[in-house]
Amino acid sequence: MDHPKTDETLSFQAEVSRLLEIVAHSLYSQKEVFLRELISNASDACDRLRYAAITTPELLAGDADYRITLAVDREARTLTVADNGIGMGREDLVGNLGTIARSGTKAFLDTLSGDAKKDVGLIGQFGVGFYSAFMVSREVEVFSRRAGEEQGWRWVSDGKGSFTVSQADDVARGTRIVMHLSDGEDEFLEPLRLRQIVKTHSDHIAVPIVLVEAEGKQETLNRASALWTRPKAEITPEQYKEFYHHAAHAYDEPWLTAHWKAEGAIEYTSLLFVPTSPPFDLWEPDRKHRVKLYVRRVFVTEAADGLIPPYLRFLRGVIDSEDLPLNVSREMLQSNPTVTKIRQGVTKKVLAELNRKAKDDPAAYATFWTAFGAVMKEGLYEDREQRDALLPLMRFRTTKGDDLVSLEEYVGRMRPGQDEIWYITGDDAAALARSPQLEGFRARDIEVLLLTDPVDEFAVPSLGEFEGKPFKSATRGGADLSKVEAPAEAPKPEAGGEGLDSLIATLKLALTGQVKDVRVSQRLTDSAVCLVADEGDTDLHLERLLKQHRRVESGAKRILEVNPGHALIRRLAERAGNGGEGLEDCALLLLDQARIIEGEPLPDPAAFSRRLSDALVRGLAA
Ligand SMILES: Nc1ncnc2c1ncn2[C@@H]1O[C@H](COP(=O)(O)OP(=O)(O)OP(=O)(O)O)[C@@H](O)[C@H]1O
Repeated sequence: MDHPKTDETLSFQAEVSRLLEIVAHSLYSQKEVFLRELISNASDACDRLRYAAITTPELLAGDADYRITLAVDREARTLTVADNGIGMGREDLVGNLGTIARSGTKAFLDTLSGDAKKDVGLIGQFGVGFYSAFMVSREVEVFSRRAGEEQGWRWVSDGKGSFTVSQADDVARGTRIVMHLSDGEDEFLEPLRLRQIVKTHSDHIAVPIVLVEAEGKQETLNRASALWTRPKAEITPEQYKEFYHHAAHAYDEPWLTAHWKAEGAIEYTSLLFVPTSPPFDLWEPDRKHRVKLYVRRVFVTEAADGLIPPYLRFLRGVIDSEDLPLNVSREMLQSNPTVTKIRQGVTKKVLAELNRKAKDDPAAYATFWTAFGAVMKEGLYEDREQRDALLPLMRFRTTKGDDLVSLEEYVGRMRPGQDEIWYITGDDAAALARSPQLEGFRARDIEVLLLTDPVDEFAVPSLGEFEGKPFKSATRGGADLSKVEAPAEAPKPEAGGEGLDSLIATLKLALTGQVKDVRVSQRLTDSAVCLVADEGDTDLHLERLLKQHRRVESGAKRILEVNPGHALIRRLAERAGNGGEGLEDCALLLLDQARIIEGEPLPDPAAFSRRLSDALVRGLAA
C-alpha cells in the first residue's frame, strides 16, 4: 500500500523535459528499441549487485538467481520489465530518473536542430536510455527496492514535466517498470513481437530474459550466456553490433571488432570495438577509456585505471580476466601486475589489428585515422615501448595531394639528395600548404608533412627519426635544400645581386633587438620575406599555441629570411649598395609583412600603417 503522506511531486530537470517532449512526439520508426534500453539497464543492475555481493553477500538475501522478466497484461494494456538487480532507493530514483547523467544523452540534446523531423531521427543514433519508455507509454511506473534496504518506492510520471515519488510496500528487490502503453502501441503486448525484439536486440545479454505469459508459462528468450564466452563462429555480426551498443552506450556501427582469448601465463578474453564515430567524451581532460572489466564473468568496473592506455581510449567493449581476484578493489587495479600484463597484451593485439586493417583496406583506415589519429599520436611520446608498432600506423596530410600518407610512403618518394622528413605545423592544412616557407620545397618538389593536430607539436619532434631520416621543421633556420636535386624545370635560385651584403647588414642594423638574424633565404621563391625559428628555438606555431595558453609570455626572437630573387629585395639591394638612404622604414615594413604572412600580431599596427602609406605616397609620386 502506498503512503500518501510521503508523496512528493518533483519537476524534471529542464533538459529531461525537453528530451521527453521529443521522445513523446517521436514517430521514430524503431520504437522497439525502448525494450533494448530497459533490458540493458536491468542487466547492468544485475551486474552491479553481483559485484557488490562479493563483499556483502547479505545483499542477496538468498536470491542469487539473476533474471529479467517481461510480463504483459492485455486488459490493463501494460508491459512490465522487471529485474532482481541492485534496485534504487528514493534518492537514486530522483537522481537517476529525473536528471540526465549520460554524456551521450547530453550530446543528443546539444545536437538538436529544432526541426522535429530531423531531431527524432537522431534518437536512433544516440539512444536515450530509460526515457525511451515514453516513446510507447502514456504513463510509466517504476517500483524499486535497493538491495539491502527494507523500504520500496514507487516513481510515476506521464512524462510531462514532473514525476511523483512515494513509499511503496511489498516491492521485490530490484526494479519493476510498468509501462501503460499509449494508444496504437498494442504490438508490444504480443509475445511473438516481444520474442522477436529480444532476439534481435538483446540476445547477447548474459542474464536470462524470461517472458512470463498469462497462464504462468515461462519462456527464456535469449541465450543467456556472456557473448564474449561464446565461440566466434557462433556469433553473428548483428549480435556483435548489438553487444557493442549495450556495452558502449553508442549507436553507430563498430568500425572494428576484435574478439580473442589470450591463454598462457595470463588468461583473459577480450571483445573490443573501435567505434566509427568519435565518442562524445574523447576529448575530456580525464582521458578515460570505457572498456568494462569483468573477472570470471562478474562485472567489476568500467574505465579501470591502467587497463587501456589513454591513447587507445576510444576502445569500447569488455575484458574478462581469469586471473584477477574477484575482490580486487577498484583502487588497487592500476598497480596490479596482472592488469599491467593485460594492458600490454591488449595494446599489442589492437595495434596489430589496426595494422592489418591499414594494409587490407587503406580507404577504411583513412576514416579511422581521421576520427582517432590525433588520439593515437599521443602514444608516440607516452608509450615508447610501442613506438615501432605505432609509427607504421601514422598517417599525414602532405603538400602532395589530399590522400593521407604513411611515413613509409613518404620516405619511399623522397627526392634524390633529400635526407630529412620535412614538416610544418599550424592550424589549417590548406593555409599551411601556402606558407612562404614552403616555396623552396615546392620548387624542388620536396614533400612536406602538414601537421594540424595540436598534439603534433609534441609528438613529432619526440620521434627523432624514421628509418634513419630525421624529422625537421620547415619553419626553422638551417633548412639546407641545396643538396636536394631540383627538377629540371625548377627556377634556379637567384644569386644575390650587387649590394645584397650591404642590404643584409643594413637590415640587421635597423632591426636590432627585433630579430635574431637576417639571412638570405634558400626556401623562398615567390615571397619577398619570411620568418623562421632558429635551430634550437621553439617553432613558430608552437610558440603561438603556448602564448594562447599563457604558457610563455614573450617568445624567442626570429630570423628574417629575404628572397634575393624578389624584385623588391633586388631594388633594396641596389639602394643599399648606393649608400642606403631611408632603408630603415623599409626594414620595418619587411619585418611586419613577414609577421602578417605568419599570422602573428603586429606590435605596432599604427606605425605599420603610417609607414605603408608613406611608402605608397612615395611610390605614386615617383
Ligand atoms: N533497472 C534499473 N535498476 C537499477 N538502476 C537503474 C535501472 N534503470 C536505470 N537505472 C539507473 O538510472 C540511471 C539512468 O538510466 P538511463 O537509462 O537514463 O541511463 P544509462 O543507460 O544507465 O546510462 P549510463 O549507464 O551511461 O549512466 C542508470 O545509470 C541507473 O543508475
